[in-house]
Amino acid sequence: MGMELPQSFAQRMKGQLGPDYTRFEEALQRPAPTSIRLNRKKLPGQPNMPRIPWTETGYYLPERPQFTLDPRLHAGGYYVQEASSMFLEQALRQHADLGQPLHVLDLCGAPGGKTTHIASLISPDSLLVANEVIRSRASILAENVTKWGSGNVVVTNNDPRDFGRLPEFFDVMVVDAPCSGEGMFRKDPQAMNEWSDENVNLCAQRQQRILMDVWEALRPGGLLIYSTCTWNLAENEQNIAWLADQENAQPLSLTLDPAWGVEATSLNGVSGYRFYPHQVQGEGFFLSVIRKAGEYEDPQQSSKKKKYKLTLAGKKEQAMVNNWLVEPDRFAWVQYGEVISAIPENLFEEVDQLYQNLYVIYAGTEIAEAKGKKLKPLQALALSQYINKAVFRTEELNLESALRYLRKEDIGIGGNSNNWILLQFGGLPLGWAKQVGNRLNNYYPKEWRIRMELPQVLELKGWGIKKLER
Ligand SMILES: C[S@@+](CC[C@H](N)C(=O)[O-])C[C@H]1O[C@@H](n2cnc3c(N)ncnc32)[C@H](O)[C@@H]1O
Repeated sequence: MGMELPQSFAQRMKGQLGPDYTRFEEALQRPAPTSIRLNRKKLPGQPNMPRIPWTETGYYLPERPQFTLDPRLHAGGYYVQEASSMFLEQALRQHADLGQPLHVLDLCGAPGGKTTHIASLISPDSLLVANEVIRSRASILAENVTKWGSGNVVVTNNDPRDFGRLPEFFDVMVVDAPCSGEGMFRKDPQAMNEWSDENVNLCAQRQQRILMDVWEALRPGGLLIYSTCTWNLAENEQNIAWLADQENAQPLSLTLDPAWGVEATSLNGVSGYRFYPHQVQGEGFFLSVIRKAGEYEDPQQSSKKKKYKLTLAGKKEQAMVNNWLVEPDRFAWVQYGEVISAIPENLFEEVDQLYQNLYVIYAGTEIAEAKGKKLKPLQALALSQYINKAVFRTEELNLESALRYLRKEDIGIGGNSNNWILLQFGGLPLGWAKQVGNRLNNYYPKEWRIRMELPQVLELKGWGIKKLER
């Protein structure tokens, strides 16, 4: 039996879609497609899967595998993401100068689908601030950012209004707002149970507040990309038309390939892009782009000597970890307590400013813990796109050993040394182990470990890895 849609939602959608409504309702009864977005820095090959047409790195899978049992996911090789939301790429490619060093804010970031996507599109000397207001969700965001391994992302845990402390700081802002979730009904029945006309209005008001709270932090001429996973007008083009009118912002439109099936809408000159399940292979989604009025002028540099919150690591410590990343000269090596991190050198001032004004929970790449003369390599280094593998002993694991390692079990790999070992699966680093005599200590982060039991038959579907029996 199919799902029973809330009556007033069905009524409104009939009005919105006209004769297409029947096809829409039928599509909602079908299973949602499964899709992933590849991390090209980690998995550069061409997979044999149909590509999602509005993004260069997204693919449809023929069925939903047990993702938890794929070490490549834990290694940050790809991200499981609904296809429509990858349309964000078009807004960035068509309206942002991606070759330039940009300051980008992803305001409602967790769990990190759009954050990791943006990180793959901007240049390495750009800065991405990935924020999430709910603490527990901010930790998941930091985990996914660490796995992606870009090194130029700062994860913050702030209320949108805190960004008022950074006037005109960002060139681009993505607000993927919390919404009534109409587009998620078929994937998440809970979204349908919580839906009501009243909740739509509350969401619309909250979205307006969020937009006003962060608007100050966008520089004149900067881009605001707004998205939701809902279809009603109140939470979508009405909000953006209201903002554009109030702030005299310029609405922008996107060029679409008609074959994509994306529906372009317009309200008071504001363009919106809607994704319906009967027209695209994806979930419900809406996106709109506006440009803040005015010309940007570089702020005058103050002649006063600056006081920094970040401290550089000592020369000795820097010398010890310097060759752990490729292109070490691109980074500033900072130390907080025992942890040494690498931050892109050109972003040092900006990252310091973020530390002064926001609650930063992760920045750059955590490289090592320094205890006296001893150095312990950290998980983020293993997953960094810039790790210099040549200076570490690496061991390739089979599927079963990789999954046991990710469960934080003891695994044997033979040999007898006293060294850090970088464990890999399919050439992708998973994390560290240390061999002490013939014992192997598993350093995989406890909070990240796989909790599910391993099934009798382990199998990796699709893209070229064979079935393995154990
Ligand atoms: C649609 S989800 C973001 C999904 C994410 N951008 C992605 O692509 O993976 C919206 C996020 O907004 C957060 N949120 C909830 N209330 C908020 C508020 N008042 N201000 C800002 N963010 C809020 C939620 O915790 C949630 O993580």
